[in-house]
Amino acid sequence: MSLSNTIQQALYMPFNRDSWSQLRNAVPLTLTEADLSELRGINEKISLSEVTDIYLPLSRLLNLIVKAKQQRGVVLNQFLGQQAAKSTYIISIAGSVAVGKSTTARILQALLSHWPEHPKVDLITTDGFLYPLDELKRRGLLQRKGFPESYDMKLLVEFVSAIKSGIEDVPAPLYSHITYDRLQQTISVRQPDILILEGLNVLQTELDSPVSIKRPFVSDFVDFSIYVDAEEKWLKQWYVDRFLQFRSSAFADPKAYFHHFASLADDEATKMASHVWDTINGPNLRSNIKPTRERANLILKKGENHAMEQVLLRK
Ligand SMILES: Nc1ncnc2c1ncn2[C@@H]1O[C@H](COP(=O)(O)OP(=O)(O)OP(=O)(O)O)[C@@H](O)[C@H]1O
Ligand SMILES: CC(C)(CO)[C@@H](O)C(=O)NCCC(=O)O
Repeated sequence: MSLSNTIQQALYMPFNRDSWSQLRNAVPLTLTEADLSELRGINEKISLSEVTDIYLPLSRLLNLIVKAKQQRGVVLNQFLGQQAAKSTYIISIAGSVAVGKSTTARILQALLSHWPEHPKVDLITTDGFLYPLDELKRRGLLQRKGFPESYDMKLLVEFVSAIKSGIEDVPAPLYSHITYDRLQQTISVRQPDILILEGLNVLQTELDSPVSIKRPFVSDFVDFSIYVDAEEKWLKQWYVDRFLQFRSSAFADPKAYFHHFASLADDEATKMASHVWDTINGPNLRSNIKPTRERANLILKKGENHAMEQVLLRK
Protein backbone atom coordinates (compact mmCIF):
# COMPACT_ATOMS: atom_id res chain seq x y z
CA MET A 1 0.00 0.00 0.00
CA SER A 2 1.31 3.49 -0.84
CA LEU A 3 2.18 5.93 1.96
CA SER A 4 -0.69 8.24 1.06
CA ASN A 5 -3.16 5.29 1.19
CA THR A 6 -1.87 4.38 4.66
CA ILE A 7 -2.19 7.99 5.80
CA GLN A 8 -5.71 8.24 4.36
CA GLN A 9 -6.74 5.04 6.13
CA ALA A 10 -5.43 6.33 9.43
CA LEU A 11 -6.99 9.78 9.19
CA TYR A 12 -10.21 9.54 7.17
CA MET A 13 -13.59 7.81 7.03
CA PRO A 14 -14.18 6.78 3.40
CA PHE A 15 -17.58 6.97 1.68
CA ASN A 16 -18.40 5.76 -1.79
CA ARG A 17 -20.88 7.76 -3.82
CA ASP A 18 -23.83 5.67 -2.69
CA SER A 19 -23.14 5.71 1.05
CA TRP A 20 -22.38 9.45 0.94
CA SER A 21 -25.55 10.28 -0.98
CA GLN A 22 -27.66 8.57 1.69
CA LEU A 23 -26.43 11.03 4.30
CA ARG A 24 -28.71 13.71 2.97
CA ASN A 25 -31.77 11.66 3.89
CA ALA A 26 -31.59 12.38 7.60
CA VAL A 27 -32.86 15.87 6.85
CA PRO A 28 -34.97 16.04 3.72
CA LEU A 29 -33.52 18.61 1.39
CA THR A 30 -35.13 19.65 -1.81
CA LEU A 31 -34.13 21.98 -4.59
CA THR A 32 -36.62 24.36 -6.15
CA GLU A 33 -36.66 25.20 -9.86
CA ALA A 34 -35.08 28.57 -8.97
CA ASP A 35 -32.23 26.81 -7.13
CA LEU A 36 -31.64 24.55 -10.10
CA SER A 37 -31.48 27.36 -12.60
CA GLU A 38 -29.06 29.23 -10.29
CA LEU A 39 -26.80 26.15 -10.23
CA ARG A 40 -27.07 25.66 -13.99
CA GLY A 41 -25.95 29.28 -14.35
CA ILE A 42 -22.73 28.37 -12.51
CA ASN A 43 -21.83 25.54 -14.88
CA GLU A 44 -24.26 23.97 -17.33
CA LYS A 45 -22.12 20.81 -17.38
CA ILE A 46 -22.84 20.01 -13.73
CA SER A 47 -25.36 17.19 -13.46
CA LEU A 48 -28.36 17.19 -11.15
CA SER A 49 -27.35 13.84 -9.64
CA GLU A 50 -23.97 15.35 -8.73
CA VAL A 51 -25.76 18.08 -6.79
CA THR A 52 -28.19 15.79 -4.99
CA ASP A 53 -25.73 12.92 -4.30
CA ILE A 54 -22.66 14.91 -3.36
CA TYR A 55 -23.34 18.57 -2.70
CA LEU A 56 -26.57 18.34 -0.70
CA PRO A 57 -25.06 15.99 1.94
CA LEU A 58 -21.94 18.20 1.95
CA SER A 59 -23.93 21.38 2.53
CA ARG A 60 -25.82 19.61 5.35
CA LEU A 61 -22.52 18.56 6.98
CA LEU A 62 -21.09 22.07 6.66
CA ASN A 63 -24.28 23.60 8.09
CA LEU A 64 -23.98 21.36 11.18
CA ILE A 65 -20.29 22.17 11.60
CA VAL A 66 -20.80 25.94 11.20
CA LYS A 67 -23.74 25.87 13.63
CA ALA A 68 -21.60 24.02 16.22
CA LYS A 69 -18.95 26.76 15.91
CA GLN A 70 -21.60 29.46 16.28
CA GLN A 71 -22.93 27.74 19.43
CA ARG A 72 -19.42 27.55 20.83
CA GLY A 73 -19.20 31.33 20.31
CA VAL A 74 -22.42 31.81 22.29
CA VAL A 75 -21.05 29.69 25.17
CA LEU A 76 -17.78 31.61 25.16
CA ASN A 77 -19.60 34.96 25.27
CA GLN A 78 -21.75 33.72 28.14
CA PHE A 79 -18.62 32.72 30.03
CA LEU A 80 -16.94 36.06 29.33
CA GLY A 81 -20.14 38.07 29.93
CA GLN A 82 -19.66 39.79 26.58
CA GLN A 83 -21.82 40.82 23.66
CA ALA A 84 -21.51 38.41 20.76
CA ALA A 85 -18.83 39.60 18.33
CA LYS A 86 -19.44 38.77 14.68
CA SER A 87 -17.20 36.00 13.46
CA THR A 88 -16.74 34.77 9.90
CA TYR A 89 -16.40 31.01 9.36
CA ILE A 90 -13.72 30.29 6.77
CA ILE A 91 -13.90 27.26 4.45
CA SER A 92 -10.94 26.68 2.13
CA ILE A 93 -10.95 24.72 -1.13
CA ALA A 94 -7.63 23.41 -2.49
CA GLY A 95 -6.63 21.21 -5.44
CA SER A 96 -4.90 21.23 -8.81
CA VAL A 97 -5.32 23.73 -11.61
CA ALA A 98 -8.46 22.68 -13.60
CA VAL A 99 -9.78 20.21 -11.01
CA GLY A 100 -12.94 22.30 -10.60
CA LYS A 101 -12.21 24.25 -7.40
CA SER A 102 -14.05 27.35 -8.51
CA THR A 103 -17.06 25.34 -9.74
CA THR A 104 -17.21 23.45 -6.41
CA ALA A 105 -16.81 26.72 -4.51
CA ARG A 106 -19.65 28.40 -6.40
CA ILE A 107 -22.02 25.46 -5.92
CA LEU A 108 -21.27 25.42 -2.19
CA GLN A 109 -21.72 29.19 -2.01
CA ALA A 110 -25.18 28.89 -3.60
CA LEU A 111 -26.27 25.97 -1.41
CA LEU A 112 -24.87 27.24 1.89
CA SER A 113 -26.52 30.66 1.50
CA HIS A 114 -29.94 28.94 1.65
CA TRP A 115 -29.51 28.01 5.30
CA PRO A 116 -31.00 30.60 7.72
CA GLU A 117 -28.00 30.34 10.09
CA HIS A 118 -25.53 31.62 7.47
CA PRO A 119 -27.22 33.44 4.57
CA LYS A 120 -24.26 35.66 3.64
CA VAL A 121 -21.59 33.54 1.93
CA ASP A 122 -18.73 35.27 0.10
CA LEU A 123 -16.22 33.69 -2.24
CA ILE A 124 -12.64 34.80 -2.82
CA THR A 125 -10.02 33.11 -4.99
CA THR A 126 -6.33 33.28 -4.14
CA ASP A 127 -5.57 34.07 -7.83
CA GLY A 128 -5.86 37.74 -6.77
CA PHE A 129 -2.89 37.23 -4.44
CA LEU A 130 -0.53 36.24 -7.27
CA TYR A 131 2.08 38.97 -7.66
CA PRO A 132 1.16 41.42 -10.46
CA LEU A 133 2.54 40.44 -13.87
CA ASP A 134 5.31 43.09 -13.81
CA GLU A 135 6.48 41.84 -10.43
CA LEU A 136 6.43 38.21 -11.63
CA LYS A 137 8.55 39.27 -14.62
CA ARG A 138 10.96 41.18 -12.37
CA ARG A 139 11.38 38.10 -10.19
CA GLY A 140 11.79 35.78 -13.21
CA LEU A 141 8.62 33.87 -12.24
CA LEU A 142 6.54 34.12 -15.43
CA GLN A 143 6.91 30.37 -16.01
CA ARG A 144 6.22 29.63 -12.33
CA LYS A 145 2.69 31.02 -12.00
CA GLY A 146 0.83 29.04 -9.35
CA PHE A 147 4.04 27.93 -7.61
CA PRO A 148 4.36 28.97 -3.92
CA GLU A 149 6.85 31.75 -4.71
CA SER A 150 4.45 33.38 -7.21
CA TYR A 151 1.98 34.39 -4.47
CA ASP A 152 2.21 37.32 -2.09
CA MET A 153 1.68 35.08 0.94
CA LYS A 154 2.20 37.98 3.36
CA LEU A 155 -0.78 39.76 1.79
CA LEU A 156 -2.88 36.56 1.86
CA VAL A 157 -2.12 35.85 5.52
CA GLU A 158 -2.89 39.50 6.39
CA PHE A 159 -6.17 39.17 4.50
CA VAL A 160 -7.41 36.03 6.32
CA SER A 161 -6.21 37.47 9.61
CA ALA A 162 -8.22 40.69 9.00
CA ILE A 163 -11.32 38.62 8.17
CA LYS A 164 -10.94 36.62 11.39
CA SER A 165 -10.36 39.80 13.44
CA GLY A 166 -13.88 40.88 12.46
CA ILE A 167 -12.77 44.01 10.56
CA GLU A 168 -15.87 45.52 8.96
CA ASP A 169 -14.59 46.01 5.43
CA VAL A 170 -11.60 44.04 4.14
CA PRO A 171 -10.40 44.64 0.55
CA ALA A 172 -9.40 41.60 -1.52
CA PRO A 173 -7.34 41.86 -4.73
CA LEU A 174 -8.90 40.49 -7.92
CA TYR A 175 -7.36 38.56 -10.81
CA SER A 176 -8.37 38.51 -14.46
CA HIS A 177 -7.89 35.37 -16.54
CA ILE A 178 -8.31 37.66 -19.59
CA THR A 179 -5.43 40.04 -18.87
CA TYR A 180 -3.58 37.26 -16.96
CA ASP A 181 -2.87 39.90 -14.29
CA ARG A 182 -4.11 41.40 -11.02
CA LEU A 183 -6.80 44.05 -11.58
CA GLN A 184 -6.60 47.63 -10.33
CA GLN A 185 -9.89 47.35 -8.46
CA THR A 186 -10.42 45.33 -5.28
CA ILE A 187 -13.55 43.75 -3.84
CA SER A 188 -14.89 44.48 -0.33
CA VAL A 189 -15.46 41.60 2.06
CA ARG A 190 -17.92 42.82 4.70
CA GLN A 191 -18.24 40.36 7.56
CA PRO A 192 -19.91 37.45 5.73
CA ASP A 193 -21.23 34.54 7.83
CA ILE A 194 -19.05 32.24 5.73
CA LEU A 195 -16.07 33.02 3.51
CA ILE A 196 -15.06 30.39 0.97
CA LEU A 197 -11.39 30.81 0.06
CA GLU A 198 -10.50 28.88 -3.09
CA GLY A 199 -7.02 28.32 -4.50
CA LEU A 200 -4.36 25.75 -5.15
CA ASN A 201 -2.19 27.14 -2.32
CA VAL A 202 -4.60 27.32 0.64
CA LEU A 203 -3.16 24.26 2.40
CA GLN A 204 0.44 25.31 1.82
CA THR A 205 2.67 26.69 4.55
CA GLU A 206 5.77 28.84 4.37
CA LEU A 207 7.75 25.61 4.77
CA ASP A 208 6.52 24.59 1.29
CA SER A 209 8.11 27.71 -0.18
CA PRO A 210 11.72 27.76 -1.44
CA VAL A 211 12.36 30.80 0.76
CA SER A 212 10.97 30.08 4.19
CA ILE A 213 9.79 33.08 6.20
CA LYS A 214 8.41 32.52 9.67
CA ARG A 215 4.81 33.70 9.72
CA PRO A 216 1.43 32.09 10.46
CA PHE A 217 -0.10 29.78 7.84
CA VAL A 218 -3.34 30.49 5.95
CA SER A 219 -4.67 27.29 7.55
CA ASP A 220 -4.27 28.83 11.04
CA PHE A 221 -7.26 31.03 10.13
CA VAL A 222 -9.30 28.43 8.26
CA ASP A 223 -12.07 26.53 10.09
CA PHE A 224 -12.69 23.75 7.57
CA SER A 225 -10.62 22.69 4.56
CA ILE A 226 -11.57 20.74 1.45
CA TYR A 227 -9.21 19.22 -1.16
CA VAL A 228 -10.66 18.41 -4.59
CA ASP A 229 -8.69 15.45 -5.94
CA ALA A 230 -8.42 13.63 -9.28
CA GLU A 231 -5.83 11.55 -11.11
CA GLU A 232 -3.43 13.60 -13.19
CA LYS A 233 -4.54 12.00 -16.48
CA TRP A 234 -8.03 13.53 -15.96
CA LEU A 235 -6.63 16.86 -14.75
CA LYS A 236 -4.50 17.24 -17.84
CA GLN A 237 -7.47 16.36 -20.05
CA TRP A 238 -9.73 18.90 -18.28
CA TYR A 239 -7.00 21.54 -18.58
CA VAL A 240 -6.57 20.90 -22.31
CA ASP A 241 -10.37 20.84 -22.89
CA ARG A 242 -10.79 24.16 -21.09
CA PHE A 243 -7.91 25.67 -23.09
CA LEU A 244 -9.63 24.59 -26.34
CA GLN A 245 -12.91 26.17 -25.16
CA PHE A 246 -11.13 29.39 -24.16
CA ARG A 247 -10.30 30.05 -27.82
CA SER A 248 -13.89 31.11 -28.44
CA SER A 249 -14.43 32.80 -25.04
CA ALA A 250 -11.61 34.24 -22.89
CA PHE A 251 -8.96 34.33 -25.66
CA ALA A 252 -11.36 35.83 -28.23
CA ASP A 253 -11.25 39.19 -26.41
CA PRO A 254 -8.67 41.43 -28.18
CA LYS A 255 -7.49 42.61 -24.72
CA ALA A 256 -6.73 39.00 -23.73
CA TYR A 257 -3.12 38.22 -22.86
CA PHE A 258 -3.49 34.98 -24.86
CA HIS A 259 -5.47 36.55 -27.74
CA HIS A 260 -2.89 35.17 -30.21
CA PHE A 261 -4.06 31.65 -29.20
CA ALA A 262 -7.66 32.36 -30.31
CA SER A 263 -6.94 31.36 -33.90
CA LEU A 264 -5.01 28.14 -33.14
CA ALA A 265 -6.30 24.98 -34.79
CA ASP A 266 -7.34 22.06 -32.54
CA ASP A 267 -4.09 20.09 -32.85
CA GLU A 268 -1.87 23.17 -32.32
CA ALA A 269 -3.93 24.30 -29.31
CA THR A 270 -3.82 20.78 -27.80
CA LYS A 271 -0.03 20.71 -28.22
CA MET A 272 0.30 24.16 -26.64
CA ALA A 273 -1.94 23.33 -23.63
CA SER A 274 -0.19 19.96 -23.11
CA HIS A 275 3.13 21.77 -23.05
CA VAL A 276 1.91 24.26 -20.40
CA TRP A 277 0.59 21.32 -18.36
CA ASP A 278 3.82 19.32 -18.68
CA THR A 279 6.13 22.23 -17.85
CA ILE A 280 4.10 24.27 -15.30
CA ASN A 281 0.84 22.92 -13.88
CA GLY A 282 1.81 19.22 -13.73
CA PRO A 283 5.13 19.76 -11.91
CA ASN A 284 3.42 22.24 -9.53
CA LEU A 285 0.73 19.67 -8.75
CA ARG A 286 3.28 16.96 -7.97
CA SER A 287 5.72 19.12 -5.96
CA ASN A 288 3.51 21.62 -4.16
CA ILE A 289 -0.21 20.82 -4.28
CA LYS A 290 -0.72 17.06 -3.95
CA PRO A 291 1.63 16.83 -0.94
CA THR A 292 -0.81 19.10 0.98
CA ARG A 293 -3.83 16.83 0.31
CA GLU A 294 -3.85 14.96 3.62
CA ARG A 295 -3.91 18.26 5.53
CA ALA A 296 -7.55 18.74 4.49
CA ASN A 297 -10.58 17.97 6.65
CA LEU A 298 -12.40 16.55 3.63
CA ILE A 299 -11.16 15.09 0.32
CA LEU A 300 -13.50 14.95 -2.68
CA LYS A 301 -12.21 12.45 -5.24
CA LYS A 302 -13.38 12.88 -8.83
CA GLY A 303 -13.07 10.45 -11.72
CA GLU A 304 -13.82 10.59 -15.43
CA ASN A 305 -16.14 13.43 -16.51
CA HIS A 306 -15.85 15.12 -13.10
CA ALA A 307 -18.06 12.46 -11.46
CA MET A 308 -17.41 12.34 -7.71
CA GLU A 309 -16.34 8.81 -6.78
CA GLN A 310 -15.30 9.00 -3.16
CA VAL A 311 -15.55 11.32 -0.18
CA LEU A 312 -13.01 11.10 2.64
CA LEU A 313 -13.93 12.78 5.91
CA ARG A 314 -11.41 13.40 8.70
CA LYS A 315 -12.18 11.21 11.71
N1 LIG B 1 -18.66 19.23 -11.64
C1 LIG B 1 -18.30 19.49 -12.90
N2 LIG B 1 -18.90 18.88 -13.95
C2 LIG B 1 -18.51 19.13 -15.20
N3 LIG B 1 -17.50 19.96 -15.55
C3 LIG B 1 -16.85 20.59 -14.56
C4 LIG B 1 -17.21 20.39 -13.17
N4 LIG B 1 -16.37 21.14 -12.42
C5 LIG B 1 -15.55 21.78 -13.27
N5 LIG B 1 -15.82 21.45 -14.54
C6 LIG B 1 -15.07 21.92 -15.74
O1 LIG B 1 -13.67 21.69 -15.51
C7 LIG B 1 -12.87 22.82 -15.88
C8 LIG B 1 -12.13 23.36 -14.67
O2 LIG B 1 -13.06 23.84 -13.73
P1 LIG B 1 -12.76 25.14 -12.83
O3 LIG B 1 -12.50 26.32 -13.67
O4 LIG B 1 -13.88 25.20 -11.81
O5 LIG B 1 -11.40 24.65 -12.14
P2 LIG B 1 -10.40 25.35 -11.13
O6 LIG B 1 -9.87 24.26 -10.28
O7 LIG B 1 -11.05 26.47 -10.41
O8 LIG B 1 -9.30 25.87 -12.12
P3 LIG B 1 -8.14 27.01 -11.95
O9 LIG B 1 -7.27 26.61 -10.82
O10 LIG B 1 -7.42 26.96 -13.25
O11 LIG B 1 -8.84 28.32 -11.73
C9 LIG B 1 -13.85 23.82 -16.49
O12 LIG B 1 -13.84 23.63 -17.89
C10 LIG B 1 -15.19 23.43 -15.90
O13 LIG B 1 -16.28 23.76 -16.75
C1 LIG C 1 -3.76 31.45 -12.14
C2 LIG C 1 -3.33 30.01 -11.89
C3 LIG C 1 -1.95 29.98 -11.29
C4 LIG C 1 -4.26 29.36 -10.84
O1 LIG C 1 -5.58 29.42 -11.17
C5 LIG C 1 -3.37 29.18 -13.17
O2 LIG C 1 -4.61 29.24 -13.79
C6 LIG C 1 -2.27 29.60 -14.17
O3 LIG C 1 -2.36 30.61 -14.80
N1 LIG C 1 -1.21 28.78 -14.28
C7 LIG C 1 -0.09 29.09 -15.09
C8 LIG C 1 -0.02 28.29 -16.34
C9 LIG C 1 -1.29 28.37 -17.13
O4 LIG C 1 -1.44 29.32 -17.93
O5 LIG C 1 -2.15 27.51 -16.91
